[in-house]
Amino acid sequence: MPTLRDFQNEIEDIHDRELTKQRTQAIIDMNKENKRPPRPALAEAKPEANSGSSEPVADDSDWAAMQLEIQTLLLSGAERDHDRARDMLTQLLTRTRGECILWIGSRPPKTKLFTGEPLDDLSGWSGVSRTLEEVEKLCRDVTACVEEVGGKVSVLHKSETVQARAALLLRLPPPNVALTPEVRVAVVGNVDSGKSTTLGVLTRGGLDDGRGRARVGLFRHKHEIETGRTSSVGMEILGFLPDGSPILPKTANSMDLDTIRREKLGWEEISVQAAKIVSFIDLAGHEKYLKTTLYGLTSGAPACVMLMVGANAGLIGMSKEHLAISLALNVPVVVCITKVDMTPPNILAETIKQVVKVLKSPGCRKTPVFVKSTEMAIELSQVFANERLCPIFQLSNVTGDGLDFVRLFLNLLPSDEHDSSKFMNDQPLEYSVTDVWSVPYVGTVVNGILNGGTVKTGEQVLLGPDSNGNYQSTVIKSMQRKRAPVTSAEAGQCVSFALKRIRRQAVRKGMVIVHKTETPPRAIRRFEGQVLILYHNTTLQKNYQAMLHCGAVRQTVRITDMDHPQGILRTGDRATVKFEFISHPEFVKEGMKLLFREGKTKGLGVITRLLD
Ligand SMILES: Nc1nc2c(ncn2[C@@H]2O[C@H](COP(=O)(O)OP(=O)(O)OP(=O)(O)O)[C@@H](O)[C@H]2O)c(=O)[nH]1
Repeated sequence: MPTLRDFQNEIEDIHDRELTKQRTQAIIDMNKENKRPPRPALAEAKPEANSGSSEPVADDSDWAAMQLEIQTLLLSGAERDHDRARDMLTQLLTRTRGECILWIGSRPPKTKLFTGEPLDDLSGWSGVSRTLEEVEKLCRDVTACVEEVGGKVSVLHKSETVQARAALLLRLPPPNVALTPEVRVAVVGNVDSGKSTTLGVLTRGGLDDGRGRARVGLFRHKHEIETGRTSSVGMEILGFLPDGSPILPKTANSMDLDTIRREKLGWEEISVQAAKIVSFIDLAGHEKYLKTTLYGLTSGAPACVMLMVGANAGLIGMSKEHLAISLALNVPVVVCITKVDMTPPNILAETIKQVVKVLKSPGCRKTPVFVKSTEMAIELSQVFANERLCPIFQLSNVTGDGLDFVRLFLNLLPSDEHDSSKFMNDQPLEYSVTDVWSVPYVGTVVNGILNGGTVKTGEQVLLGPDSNGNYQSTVIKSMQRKRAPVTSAEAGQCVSFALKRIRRQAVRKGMVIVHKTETPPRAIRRFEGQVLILYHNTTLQKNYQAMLHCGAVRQTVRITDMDHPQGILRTGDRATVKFEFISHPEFVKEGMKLLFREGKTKGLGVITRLLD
């Protein structure tokens, strides 16, 4: 029987095929109009970073060689070589959009590092072995070179044991807020697993008292403060400076509740200083709010999911459901075991055993890696998503144990905004609305994600489809990114728009904004999808209704037909199914991933054909 993994691979194939088809079409259209596809953002944004170097930018295979050459040049000590090394470092930074990790000396094999094997024998080490003096000289010289071009260097890790080696974080401050890299992290887990508390501690500094002090100020509703239970999708941001340090309020260590509430750092303040922003989507743990949590997971396009597990409670209740959904959506998962301070060692050991067992089970097929050193946190942050590794952090929000590794890991997580398999810069504008408000003196404001294309303030756009499948014309009056004003945005970014002459009631989550064209996009009521039933306790037939999540679209659908011989679907069955939106047509496309749910029933799939 084909596994979930095989089905996910199939979905990815369909998704990639559709993307390639759409991209080819966009290039053909651009050629027809004699337009060139847009250049990558950094090349436009940082001309100064590229100046002084006439070398073409190296491709991935040259990466390690380039790092080694920089070191050789710097060790030679000649002034000409220093200039050349600086130019190469600038190239490295340009290629990596202003942020990269430079390894000095030889590196232990990842397999040994991740399995915690002793590193004392040198078999399997890569790179060139250096003396401690050489490592120190290189750290100084690289810092000098990067500072000459306006960047900052921070020493992430330095070790003299076995082999002298160091890892440096090289970062250029972004030229403006519109280009600050952002990493979206969805935080899930059971009620009371410590989601809001961990976010409070990470973003506000200071520690928790074990009675909910750190989560003060994170709640959005009165009933949340009273019950201590998150019910909505909360957003928090953590900014990192070019030197790698987190941006925290001055009162980070205050013990006074009122001061913590009052002295919260504004998002705008964080975004203008930050060289990197990690935005957390704080999702509710209670079963009652699963629909909201699912919406946050599908519409927020997170780069990874942080699954919180209370060490005292283990993987219970909704946490298993959250893990299953994250895996089904193919989002990389990081596990944080909280409350290690208050958990007796035998219970902690049981929780660890259970987490490892679940992660290794055939349904997950992940390799758990316990993060126990800075070197592991650095290496994992770069590779965990592609290698089916699941980093596990053990932390306490009360004593602060393990939090440094989490911060370091988050600081280094690569942004997926420029991942062309997810977002398409070379495509026409496609922005999906995930939130809508009415702001006094501003009007209707929407928040959402640019799935494709670029957009500027003042541009004429279409918003829709409405309940009749029509699109209405509007203008983007102003734009904000993490509450800081910007004038343009590109694919992969999460931004908010103030819309001209649009009533709040006319906007629905899941609508899209596209550039004005003669023929507006189609509004779809019926479509066909390939699905896999992940769970159903009996059988699923024609006319079955469930809540469908597809990007920012969330609506009840009805199954109108299926190609299964018996006309019924059971757990583990795969079929081509025809769906119909119950209340109004939506903007959906071939290749989009879908998830439907009703009670415990869950199905996963991909849209293969639009039927209207
Ligand atoms: N001792 C100890 N207590 C903690 C730790 N982390 C969180 N807590 C406490 O656990 C309780 C629940 O934490 P929350 O952050 O509200 O849990 P949650 O997962 O956000 O819960 P929901 O919002 O309902 O989904 C609070 O009283 C915290 O003070 C920890 O590391 N150690």
